[in-house]
Amino acid sequence: MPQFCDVALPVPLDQTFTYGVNGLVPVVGARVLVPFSGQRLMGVVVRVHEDAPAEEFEIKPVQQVLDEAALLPEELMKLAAWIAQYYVAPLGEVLRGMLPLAAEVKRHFSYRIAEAGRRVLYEGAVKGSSRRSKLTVEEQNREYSVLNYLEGGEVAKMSALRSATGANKGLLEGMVRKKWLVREAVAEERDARRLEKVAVLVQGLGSREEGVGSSEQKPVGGRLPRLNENQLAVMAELAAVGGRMRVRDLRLSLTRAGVPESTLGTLVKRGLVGIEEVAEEFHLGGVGAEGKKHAHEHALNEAQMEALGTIAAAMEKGGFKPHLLYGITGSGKTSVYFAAMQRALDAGKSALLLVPEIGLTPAMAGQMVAAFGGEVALLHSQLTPDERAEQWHRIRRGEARIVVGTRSAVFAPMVDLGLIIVDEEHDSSYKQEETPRYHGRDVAVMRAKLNESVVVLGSATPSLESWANAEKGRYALVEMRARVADRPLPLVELVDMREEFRETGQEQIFSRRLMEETQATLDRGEQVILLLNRRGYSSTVLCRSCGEKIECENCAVSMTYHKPVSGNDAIAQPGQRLECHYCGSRRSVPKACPKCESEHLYFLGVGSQQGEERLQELFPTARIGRMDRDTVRGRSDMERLLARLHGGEINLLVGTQMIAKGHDIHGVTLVGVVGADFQLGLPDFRAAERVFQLLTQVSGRAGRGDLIGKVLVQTYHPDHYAIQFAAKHDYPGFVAKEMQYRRWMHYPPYAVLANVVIQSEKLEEATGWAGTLGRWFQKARLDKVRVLGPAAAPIVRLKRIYRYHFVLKAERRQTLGETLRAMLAYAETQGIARRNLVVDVDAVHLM
Ligand SMILES: Nc1ncnc2c1ncn2[C@@H]1O[C@H](COP(=O)(O)OP(=O)(O)OP(=O)(O)O)[C@@H](O)[C@H]1O
Ligand SMILES: [Zn+2]
Repeated sequence: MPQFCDVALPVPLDQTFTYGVNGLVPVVGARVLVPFSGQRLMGVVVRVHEDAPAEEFEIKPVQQVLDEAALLPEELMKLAAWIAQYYVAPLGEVLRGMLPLAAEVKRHFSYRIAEAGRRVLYEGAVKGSSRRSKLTVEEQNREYSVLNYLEGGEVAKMSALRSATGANKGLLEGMVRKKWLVREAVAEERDARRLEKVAVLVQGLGSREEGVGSSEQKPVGGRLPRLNENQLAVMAELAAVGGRMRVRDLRLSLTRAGVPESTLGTLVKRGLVGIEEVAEEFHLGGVGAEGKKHAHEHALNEAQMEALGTIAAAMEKGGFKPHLLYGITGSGKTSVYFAAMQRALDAGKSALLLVPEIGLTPAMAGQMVAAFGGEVALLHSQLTPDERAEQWHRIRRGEARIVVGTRSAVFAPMVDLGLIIVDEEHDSSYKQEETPRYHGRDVAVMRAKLNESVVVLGSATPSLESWANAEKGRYALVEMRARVADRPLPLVELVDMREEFRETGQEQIFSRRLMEETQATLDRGEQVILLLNRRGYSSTVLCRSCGEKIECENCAVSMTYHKPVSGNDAIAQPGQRLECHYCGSRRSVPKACPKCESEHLYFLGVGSQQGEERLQELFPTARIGRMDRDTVRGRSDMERLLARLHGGEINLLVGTQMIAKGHDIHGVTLVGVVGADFQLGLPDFRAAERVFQLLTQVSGRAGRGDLIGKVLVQTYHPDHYAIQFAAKHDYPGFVAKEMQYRRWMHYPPYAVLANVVIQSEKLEEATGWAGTLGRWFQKARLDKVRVLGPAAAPIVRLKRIYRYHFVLKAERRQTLGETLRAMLAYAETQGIARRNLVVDVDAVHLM
């Protein structure tokens, strides 16, 4: 009988840990609770064996086995091992991300009285005391309270039991051993349509949304009573998003701003804020777009049929087969996804669809639910741990055979997986920016490989990595080069902002050309979308006297100015703030420069909030909406905004890159792009690719209905190839040029790359360690790996942590992996803790 098991624990150490099985003998893939440096941790068993560890380690026993059978199927265990190897990440941390079941361990211990317990209770009541017990009188009394509490026979959660009786866990476990109690793991069945609480500003405060302030409890006189600073902050927060916000989101942002939780309660008591309960759900049928057909209701056109044919043939044939579906914007990729997923279901298999962010494209999930009904499970970041666990089990039991989810849904425990689709495969949100730093798209491909199934990566602007794989023949290329129903792509016109300045003599946000076209489009009763890819009012506050920028206390970045919500004098102060878009910290707007005390502060860089304000002045009759992180906090905000767009209630939408994401609004005929090219100046080898993608995607929002669209791109770099090719809708032209640059510079896809960040709260530590590793890299004389650095990271201080980095480039992945591991081993000998080293393989952002 095996004596030991190796357990992967969620700690930043690249190893597993051996425990004694203590007669419990868990299976590989089961969760166990084990002692680890004074704590109790949940881990996953990766090996069961009889090899006693060589050295004189004290082998501790497993405390508890949580699963009888393997919770993770072998396929996912293999995938985890691959991720740990490929991304140089601790296996335990990979597995933790795969198993969204932490909630179960903490919450789901419940107790029920057993027959023996009932007897004891009865005897105790008759005789007054129990026989032979090692327990103190007090403890015995506690036991009786527990039995009393449970006497009715219902199951009680441990937490409830403890607070009602004062019993601790040890006492309860003792009672289980005596068979007085039964411990159960109860998963509560929940209504899939959960109610969620929404905070509503009661008084009509002149906010942009209608329907606010309809409640009965208006404070008298219509003037706000005196409120303290915290209360004002809550009111401002609510007003800033149009007067309604999910309580969950509100709490989050208040905590970030340092406002105590009780403040909201006080405002509710005073009748200034109301709480409503609304059903949280996707509006089935794609956000109020009445009369519009669902993607699965169209008869596929020729190009779609051909694409489906290729994918379906691969599914029929069986085996691993990756595809790159390059279909231009509006070519109808969604309908192909549906049809292919239907084929998978028909063949008795399940299908997984990954999307960048469900909240930003609710129509996609809504349409999936409309098409596949109860077969669908949705996995996304807004689920609570309990809900996530519940969905996980539904999928694992084979009840949900269609799964739609964001990045981590790639680990969904699908039964008989037949097809994985990665929509918008180029989207950078597929890369996880914390350990394990995996790329959801690449993991999807690997998973399909392990499963011998079909995978489809879809995009109008495929990543260079995927394109290179298609060129090499590793992925089958499936193309859809025309829009559905012979709709033309929009005409793109560049507006040279340098010339605009020469001619008008002043720096304007919107060019004359853009204003003219916007007016004409609105006059024709059509809709306009304007991309202004920064949120807030001004992105920088600069002192004109000393040149100092106001930076975040925690991060080496300028703070963004957010203006108070207009028409709302009473709460003007808290709404006005400087905010760090990296760590979320806020401060009031200083009257004078913090450094030289000059009062000449200058607000630079136009954000979407300012854009909206200017548009309101320029087009006073336009019905303007704004879409950015400040107005869209959750899915319901997005749905509401999209519904107003579809319904024509909004005819001019300004927003950040959120507006470029897959929306299908037929009335939009003009798209304006303002300042999207500032990114070209960033120190990032993917800058051109990003600008090209953004321009192409946002242009793709124009002319999706019956009328042809037009795009105006304001730029200071009209000759840059990313802009030129985007204007011509020439993706192949762009990639050809960009590939050359990547080849010359030894960047992906012509090399594999890793970013290594050395981080510490102490500057001397960060620089010292960077030097230590730099010397090691030099001495190691790696001839197959190029090492750039050490250098200060582009953002040298982030959330109070100093950051230095190296960029490693290698021709072969194996060489890169070996070098990284050797570096980690050396770092350990130098006393550099693993948590101070971030290893980011295939880094997407080098910031
Ligand atoms: N065969 C068809 N005939 C007519 N309309 C179709 C057909 N297939 C899809 N459509 C419609 O065409 C529009 C665009 O489709 P879809 O949103 O799938 O495009 P897409 O390829 O995903 O574009 P993007 O990359 O811009 O998101 C939708 O309104 C869809 O309902
Ligand atoms: Zn910050």
